[in-house]
Amino acid sequence: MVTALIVAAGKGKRMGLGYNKQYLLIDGKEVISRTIDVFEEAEFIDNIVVVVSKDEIEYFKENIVERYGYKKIEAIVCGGEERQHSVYNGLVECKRSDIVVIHDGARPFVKKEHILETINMAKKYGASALAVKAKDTVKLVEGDFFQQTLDRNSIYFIQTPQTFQYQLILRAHEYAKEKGIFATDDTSLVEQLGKKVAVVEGSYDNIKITTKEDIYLAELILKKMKFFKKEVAIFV
Ligand SMILES: Nc1ccn([C@@H]2O[C@H](COP(=O)(O)OP(=O)(O)OP(=O)(O)O)[C@@H](O)[C@H]2O)c(=O)n1
Ligand SMILES: C[C@](O)(CO)[C@H](O)COP(=O)(O)O
Repeated sequence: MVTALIVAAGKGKRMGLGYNKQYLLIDGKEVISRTIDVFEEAEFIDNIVVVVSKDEIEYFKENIVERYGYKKIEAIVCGGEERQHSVYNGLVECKRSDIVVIHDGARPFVKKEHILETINMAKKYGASALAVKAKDTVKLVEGDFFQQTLDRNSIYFIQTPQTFQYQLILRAHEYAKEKGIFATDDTSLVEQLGKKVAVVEGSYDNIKITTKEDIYLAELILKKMKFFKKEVAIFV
């Protein structure tokens, strides 16, 4: 069984809207709905678990799940203080899953074919994640000065989904909990167990909507996606 675990229980502080950026409308539809749509429509995703803030559960049920009629959402789970806690709370609801696809609710433009590639690589290697190559030169900074230039060819920006065999990612989170390890993504926890994570080349369109600048970028990406969809429809 393949479960999509979508985390949407953050506060969106950097976006500064005064409400959770998951409910921001991009061309008239909420960010979180656009994200769920991709997994709802993916035939290789069996069910969906969504993690939302405790005080948003009723709103989410009424205005997202019931309004859009999602059929695959099997559980709505309370988030935690940090993203890591939210993921763990969601994992506890995925006990029947063989593969868990952990994805940020704030990344609505993930491509279906890329999700499937992470699933195939996780089946083979235990863990995989989407990432894109650095396009600029990357440097380490200390204080007010650049300290070291890194080899750009070995620098990737990791995204989500981050996809795992269920027992591996559960073990990684439990180990982190036991040792007090904190990480901003899930592959870091698996690496703490000495496991390697397979790289799956993603798309630069798979942005995480984080600050206000990303709203304009999101509108452009959506426009581009609609254009190419229409173009394909004309030729089909
Ligand atoms: N305690 C948290 C923190 C984050 N997330 C989710 O993890 C994803 C990536 O996190 P981020 O972009 O940092 O979202 P926020 O934490 O909401 O943003 P900020 O740090 O600006 O408050 C988002 O979909 C967010 O909702 C979560 O489920 N639980
Ligand atoms: C998981 C993630 O999206 C991978 O790039 C990123 O680490 C989330 O970080 P955030 O600070 O929770 O946005």
